Amino acid sequence: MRTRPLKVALLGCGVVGSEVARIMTTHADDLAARIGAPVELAGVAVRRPSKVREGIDPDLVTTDATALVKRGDIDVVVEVIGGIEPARTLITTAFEHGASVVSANKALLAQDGAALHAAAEGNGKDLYYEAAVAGAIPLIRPLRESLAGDKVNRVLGIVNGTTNFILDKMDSTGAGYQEALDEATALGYAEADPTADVEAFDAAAKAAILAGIAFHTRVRLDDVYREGMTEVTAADFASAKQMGCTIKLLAICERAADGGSVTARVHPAMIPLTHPLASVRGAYNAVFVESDAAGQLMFYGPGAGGAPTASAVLGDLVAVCRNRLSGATGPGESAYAALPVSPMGDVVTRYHISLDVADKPGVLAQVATVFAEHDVSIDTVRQQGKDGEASLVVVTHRASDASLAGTVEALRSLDTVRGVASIMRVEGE
Ligand SMILES: NC(=O)c1ccc[n+]([C@@H]2O[C@H](COP(=O)([O-])OP(=O)(O)OC[C@H]3O[C@@H](n4cnc5c(N)ncnc54)[C@H](O)[C@@H]3O)[C@@H](O)[C@H]2O)c1
Ligand SMILES: N[C@@H](CCO)C(=O)O
Ligand code: NA
Repeated sequence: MRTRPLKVALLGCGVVGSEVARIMTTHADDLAARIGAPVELAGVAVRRPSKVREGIDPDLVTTDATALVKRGDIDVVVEVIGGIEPARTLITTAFEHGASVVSANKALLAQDGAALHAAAEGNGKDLYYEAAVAGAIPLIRPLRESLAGDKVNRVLGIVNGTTNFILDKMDSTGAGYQEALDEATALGYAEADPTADVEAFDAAAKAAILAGIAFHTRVRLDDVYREGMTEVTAADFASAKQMGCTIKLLAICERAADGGSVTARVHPAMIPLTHPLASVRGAYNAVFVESDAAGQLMFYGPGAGGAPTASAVLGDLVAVCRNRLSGATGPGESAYAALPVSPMGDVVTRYHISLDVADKPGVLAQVATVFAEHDVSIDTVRQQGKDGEASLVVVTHRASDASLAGTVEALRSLDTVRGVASIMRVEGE
């Protein structure tokens, strides 16, 4: 074993960073044996230096992250600050000064992944980010390496722990949205600004990263259709139950049937209680990958939290350190397929639409006609009367999102339709 240690700079010492530091210390001997050289925490960049950080030598702590990444003797920079800046500049500066980088920053990778990969490759360094998608679950590496000889057609799953925790609580205990979000935040699952979780920016960033790797195509955050989960109500859960379903926030990345384009989307969806994703509880994540030769694979595990996320960071750290010792780098960006990303209107799926209508003769026929005119075929209709008004729940067969949007617009203009209470896609059947 080499005796000279590999030097690691830790940027950020919050929920994830503090666990990375802890595991580096407690597992130091095993890590050294697995890598073939000791790894040494050479500096920890923080925002609040006065905070007591158990197990971290105060002499290592600095508020000058830029000086730390410019030192020149750092082998690996671990970026767990989050956000776009200063993380982006610190990562590119790290590459320029000879370090490889491990990051958990999905927001940054979804926005600037191509430029960061180019900076890594231009400097002959590694950029690893297993922790950025689905926390502890090995997903990036299986897609990038294990499935490199296969053709992935679909990636579908739950990739945000906070929103799964909230939806699960709302469904199973009837907890209110805010109460459940506060608990997820206290447990260290939520982003610094939890809007990123509940409005699905976080899941969209993960979908962009997954689609990019799965389809060997650049997919950015802006290419991903996004709907958050703040509008999901107890009534939606009740309606889902009547259909034998529950509601999950799903990320779905698909290759078109003709193979010529891809789509990526995140939104709440009803899924049957019999589907394996329906039983994913709390902050757990689960992702199905479908490919030509392998068929269907399922990845399941803790999707958020300090220690689980640190597990993925440490796995990357070991891989990058091994590469440093052997003078190699791991696989870089693979975007050769350059497939176009189609708009949401091209997506074909089923829909659950809840309408408030006048309870009088002919309304059902009127509503059915609007669906037929837009080429959206109805599977089931359920009607409940209430004081001269009625609630009509329509479930469709598969139709394009564009046709469904046209149907809803036309329904809204009917005098007998008082309102469209909710529209939810139905997946996993
Ligand atoms: N918490 C999770 O479950 C989880 C899971 C997967 C990925 N991530 C990602 O990991 C990253 C970190 O998340 P976290 O939950 O640990 O967040 P956090 O807010 O707990 O920690 C970030 C830390 O960085 C510090 N910081 C901010 N600016 C800094 C600067 N300029 N220099 C030094 N330190 C600075 C903050 O003070 C804070 O302590 C984010 O990119 C997040 O998306 C988090
Ligand atoms: N806020 C994220 C952290 C893990 O990426 C989540 O809840 O999934
Ligand atoms: Na992961």
